[in-house]
Amino acid sequence: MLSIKQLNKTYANGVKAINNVSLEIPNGMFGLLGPNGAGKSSLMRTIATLQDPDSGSIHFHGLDVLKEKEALRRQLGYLPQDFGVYAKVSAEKLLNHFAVLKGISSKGERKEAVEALLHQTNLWEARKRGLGTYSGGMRQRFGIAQALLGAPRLVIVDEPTAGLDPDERNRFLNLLAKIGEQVVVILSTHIVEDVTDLCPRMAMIAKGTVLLQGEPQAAIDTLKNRVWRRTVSQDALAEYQERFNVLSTRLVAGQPQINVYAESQPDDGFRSVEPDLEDVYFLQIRNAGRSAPATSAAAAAAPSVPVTA
Ligand SMILES: Nc1ncnc2c1ncn2[C@@H]1O[C@H](COP(=O)(O)OP(=O)(O)OP(=O)(O)O)[C@@H](O)[C@H]1O
Repeated sequence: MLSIKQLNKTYANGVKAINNVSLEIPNGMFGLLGPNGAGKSSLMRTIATLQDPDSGSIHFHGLDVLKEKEALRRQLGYLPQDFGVYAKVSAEKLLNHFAVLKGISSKGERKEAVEALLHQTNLWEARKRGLGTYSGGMRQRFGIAQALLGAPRLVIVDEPTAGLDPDERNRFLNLLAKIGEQVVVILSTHIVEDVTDLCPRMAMIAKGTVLLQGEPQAAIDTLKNRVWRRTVSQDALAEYQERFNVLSTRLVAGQPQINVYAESQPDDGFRSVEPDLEDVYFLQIRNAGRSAPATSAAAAAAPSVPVTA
């Protein structure tokens, strides 16, 4: 459906933000997961035809995106990372204005589309309020409403859940999930749960490079019986980090709990745990970091997870 081949982009300051990226993205939700600075926004902007790559190709349903930008834009809904609104204008008015810009010229058609989207995004009651009075979650729902104007076949949402409280995040993800299976939805995020909760397919990206792409569950399965957990004291944490391939550390009731990647039980204090996408993500990011000098023997010994098809 959306086919990206050997895409490259180096900015004038020498940063290679997109490094030979190839992705095959079918209909449905596709998660693009990576840390800050991974190149997600650069890739999203390039797909949205807002900037040109140095080389490579993008095709959408047979359309050559880089050559036929206008044609792609007519099928595109885009919610950028920083979505500014006019604080004093109401959601209803601004959405109507966006509908004009999208080319919905009939007044009746516009009214129908705007009302349907305000209902769909649960903003109907608040439609007369100035957007400056909206919460972060409401603003993001407004953002998705404008992205859905004109029934796009390709929807791109860039880090939409950052900063939302759990309720608003759920509401937003439910909304995305309902958009339908007949369109391509690319969700760019650094929040692993967004992808776990929502995406049947995904890619992980760091330093502009695709580390892994495929089905989340297939990637998780590669870590079966290889993730171990134990609680350690604050004093011992540094030593564990030195000795073992620590994927993640989280505090549980004030004590560090570590997840470690190992072929067999690292020591008696560890118990085996079911791996999840976060373990996959941390292992991938860690391995990607090893292109820089490794910080410990354990890190240097970390094997890479096979890339799923
Ligand atoms: N216009 C630009 N000029 C120069 N460097 C840029 C430009 N835009 C992004 N970069 C750099 O390119 C790299 C990738 O940035 P990008 O914003 O695409 O990543 P990201 O994964 O979206 O990260 P974030 O979540 O922090 O926005 C970063 O090192 C960033 O500093």
